[in-house]
Amino acid sequence: MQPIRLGLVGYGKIAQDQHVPAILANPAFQLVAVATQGKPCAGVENFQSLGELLENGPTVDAIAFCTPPQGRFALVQQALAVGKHVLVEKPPCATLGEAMALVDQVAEQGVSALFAWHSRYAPGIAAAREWLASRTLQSVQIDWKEDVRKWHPGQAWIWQPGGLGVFDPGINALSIITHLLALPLFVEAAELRVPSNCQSPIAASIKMSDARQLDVRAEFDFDHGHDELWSIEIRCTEGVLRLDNGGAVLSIDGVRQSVSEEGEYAAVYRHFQQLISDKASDLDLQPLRLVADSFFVGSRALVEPFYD
Ligand SMILES: NC(=O)C1=CN([C@@H]2O[C@H](COP(=O)(O)OP(=O)(O)OC[C@H]3O[C@@H](n4cnc5c(N)ncnc54)[C@H](O)[C@@H]3O)[C@@H](O)[C@H]2O)C=CC1
Ligand SMILES: O=C1O[C@@H]([C@H](O)CO)[C@H](O)[C@H]1O
Repeated sequence: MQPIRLGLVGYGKIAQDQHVPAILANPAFQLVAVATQGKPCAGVENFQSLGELLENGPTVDAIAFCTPPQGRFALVQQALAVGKHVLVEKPPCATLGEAMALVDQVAEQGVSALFAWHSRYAPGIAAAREWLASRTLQSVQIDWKEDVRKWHPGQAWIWQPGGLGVFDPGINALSIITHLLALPLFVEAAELRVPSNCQSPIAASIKMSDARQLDVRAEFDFDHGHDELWSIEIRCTEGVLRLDNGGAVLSIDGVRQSVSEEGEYAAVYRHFQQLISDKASDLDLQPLRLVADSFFVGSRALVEPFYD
């Protein structure tokens, strides 16, 4: 079986930390070219732009996009237009409209595409989803707090329009909860705390619900310090389910459960490989819709300026 010849656009932090190691560890893929505006990727041909890669580079079957959300829409469109399968980092685009247009273009092109909500592949998520399927949910508390200086050092884009600010990590929690719950969530209220020198929030409080009036609260914080808090607690009639460490740890009524040993990005690329094999796609817009709705209904509070 020939490996899937893979291009990658945007060789930045997550590409270096997660994507390239996961690609190199999966024999179904062969990384053959990178297009990036920063430091080059060793061991493959490097190009300054996707256009140059497509025009002058080695043949690729699929392309992974690890650029910032702003501008990513045009890049993915360019790849789809020439029939490439695409894996798109979260959030898929800077706007909901762009992401919806990509869904339509994927269908028109008949290629495989994945909006890679990486937190859905955390080790504890599948077991959590199975346990919850037969339970009666009462309330959900989400606490998603980390240090932007650790996870996005020097990344100005995250504070600019389309960069989402604290929703860039917060959307990971939303991707988990929308994967765990049976019914769609609605944003009832939100407070976005925006530094006076930024265009996107550094913290947010969100109140959500579903058609059965489930009480879902989320607290996001991007200035939390180095000991991350990435937890979701779901209270049910039958007991309490808790996900910690971004979904890597699952506890039920305080008892830690056995979970998958596969890492998030190994599972992401295994899923992408299966989609290509099945001539299928996985393009969920729900997490991005909740972010958009939080921006629609959210009150704004200006807070002290942020300096990296
Ligand atoms: N930083 C993190 O811990 C994580 C980030 N992500 C997501 O991955 C995406 C990228 O984030 P980071 O890697 O942190 O950002 P980054 O700023 O470190 O990397 C972005 C890369 O894209 C390149 N780039 C920008 N525009 C380009 C273009 N038109 N053509 C080619 N290359 C271009 C830049 O040169 C840079 O190397 C974001 O959507 C983020 O939400 C996902 C998981 C974790
Ligand atoms: O997707 C993302 O994950 C976090 C962090 O890398 C792990 O939670 C990062 O802030 C965000 O871009």
